[in-house]
Amino acid sequence: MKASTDILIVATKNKGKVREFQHAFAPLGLTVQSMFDYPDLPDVVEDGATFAENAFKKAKAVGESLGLPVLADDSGLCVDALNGRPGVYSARYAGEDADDGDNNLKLLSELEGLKQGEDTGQPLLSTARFVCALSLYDPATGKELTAEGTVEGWITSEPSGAGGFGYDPLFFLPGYDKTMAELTLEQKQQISHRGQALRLLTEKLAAEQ
Ligand SMILES: O=P(O)(O)OP(=O)(O)OP(=O)(O)OC[C@H]1O[C@@H](n2cnc3c(O)ncnc32)[C@H](O)[C@@H]1O
Ligand SMILES: [Mg+2]
Repeated sequence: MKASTDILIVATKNKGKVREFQHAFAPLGLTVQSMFDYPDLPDVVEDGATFAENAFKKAKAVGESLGLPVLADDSGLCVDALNGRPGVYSARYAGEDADDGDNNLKLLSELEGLKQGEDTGQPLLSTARFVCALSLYDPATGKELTAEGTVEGWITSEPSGAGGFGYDPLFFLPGYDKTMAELTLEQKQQISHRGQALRLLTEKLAAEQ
């Protein structure tokens, strides 16, 4: 399976993801298009039980609509103190129209609740991981390639950093002494769930050639 020669279509409406995919694929000479370039396509209902199911749903629906190979990303944050929530509900954690700020506030309020009113004075609230599932679907062959990546960290009660998107300001990486939002695009790609999934997918694609 081969993506089209110089354009890669990614089935996402998330500007933060688009930025990261553009950064990752530019060195390969690929221009990334997203759902902002195809505004008339219907939304895909993300009702799968897993990140991989949702990624496949997005890639297949958009790939079949366009008749071209499509990459999709379904990702989210799994917090141990919340038994893995928000997980596949990460984008709509604080409600259907929630933005990143709403979701971050909701996360902090849920973790505050778990402290049962007792302030421990600890800025790190729970271990957590970001998960990213990628699906590359080719409607011409019906073949799918998948890859998943994860990165471990802690939720901090002190948001920091203006980079990245989503929950990045609350995701602290002890090894770097920084939140994900304090990393450059380059550094985030080296360690993130998305960067890892992308490297795995690229290896799988190369093995198919
Ligand atoms: O479905 P698309 O259109 O791709 O865009 P989305 O924002 O709805 O994306 P998801 O359904 O995959 O939901 C993932 C949510 O998890 C969060 N998330 C995913 N990757 C992240 C990252 O690298 N850094 C911070 N938060 C991330 C972010 O808030 C997203 O809204
Ligand atoms: Mg989504």
